Amino acid sequence: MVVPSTTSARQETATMLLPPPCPGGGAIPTVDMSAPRGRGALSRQVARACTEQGFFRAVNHGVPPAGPAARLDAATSAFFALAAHDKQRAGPPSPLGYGCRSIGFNGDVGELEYLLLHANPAAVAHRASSIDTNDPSRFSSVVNEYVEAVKQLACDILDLLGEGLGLEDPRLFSKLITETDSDSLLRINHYPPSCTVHKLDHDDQCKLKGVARTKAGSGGNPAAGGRIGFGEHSDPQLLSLLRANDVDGLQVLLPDINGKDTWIQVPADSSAYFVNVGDLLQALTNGRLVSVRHRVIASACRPRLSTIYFAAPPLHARISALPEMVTADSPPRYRSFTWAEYKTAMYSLRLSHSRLELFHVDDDESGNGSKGK
Ligand SMILES: C=C1C[C@]23C[C@@]1(O)CC[C@H]2[C@@]12CC[C@H](O)[C@@](C)(C(=O)O1)[C@H]2[C@@H]3C(=O)O
Ligand SMILES: O=C(O)CCC(=O)C(=O)O
Ligand SMILES: [Fe+2]
Repeated sequence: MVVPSTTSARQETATMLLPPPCPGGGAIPTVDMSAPRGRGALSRQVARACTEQGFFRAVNHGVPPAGPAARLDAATSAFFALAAHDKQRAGPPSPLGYGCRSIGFNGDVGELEYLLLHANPAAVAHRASSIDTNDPSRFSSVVNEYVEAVKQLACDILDLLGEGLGLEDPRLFSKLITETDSDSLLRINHYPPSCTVHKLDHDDQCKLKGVARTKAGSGGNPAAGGRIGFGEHSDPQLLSLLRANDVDGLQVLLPDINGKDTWIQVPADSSAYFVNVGDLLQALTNGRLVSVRHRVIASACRPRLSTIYFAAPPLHARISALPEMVTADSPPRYRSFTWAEYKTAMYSLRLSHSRLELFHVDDDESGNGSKGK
């Protein structure tokens, strides 16, 4: 799994502090997956990053940039370059398929278009016929090849996490995503450039007039005046692996040195994977890991292309705090639920909703009111 590093010298440090992009900005850990200090140190580093930030940058991860990743980027870029009516054949999103601006079913919008695919080969083959009408089987094989590579990386990371947390069965997390009926997704987001001339093209492409902007003057926030590409949210699944081109835009909400939550800009790194803890890992670890809130501000003059693999269990998988995460001082925080139940709740809610709170044992009766709506 280890390939020669194509990254810059600064990435070779095990943990790196990014220059603060805004006053009080925090730190994004970088994890060198080639384990220069051995597997034990690597597993502790992964567990620490997932516990403290719920987010890290994985470098030397073993997914070669020139292979499946480059082929997927070429295939999806070709799709996004099609005329609007050709792309609409793969939409509207159900939630799977092609979507433009509209996210989910509850009124969320962003300055993007996307493809959302179920990551299993049969589902990919079914969708491919409306995405690449000339050569659907080529599109399917490009997606499947990428999914295999990124799924292997997700399993490696989940196993390291299981080891770093000292789980009785360190492979428990990865087993959830290798089940044949796992519900993992692949999402490809395309954010058009924000320069006026391109922006007009995009309005025409989407045939929609809604505009998503942040309010100006939002307290020195780096989003001030920027366009919301993808609004604030946590990912609902176990773990998300994001790879993007060299265009900035991703931001994560992390505590600064005074403990105050601050939006941190994540500098683009097309050779890295950005790894997010999702809601299900937060629930399984009884809140020891925290699903990180993140968003995309799309204000670059070049298009941003990002591909995210959402590692999920099968629909019937039951999610309850692992016994080793429950102690007298730390009783179960969330009631047990299946992934299917969680998905039903999530699709009835807005993107920014703190949906795991609905399953909080103390909130069982009342829900979480208007929190996050
Ligand atoms: C508004 C929504 C879109 C979303 C489903 C939801 O109701 C709330 C969660 C959203 C999210 C965020 C992460 C992923 O991009 C996604 C595919 C997911 O699993 O949850 C999206 C959903 C979506 O776009 O369908
Ligand atoms: O497109 C990106 O860079 C991130 C999008 C995202 O967070 C998501 O699709 O869940
Ligand atoms: Fe996300």
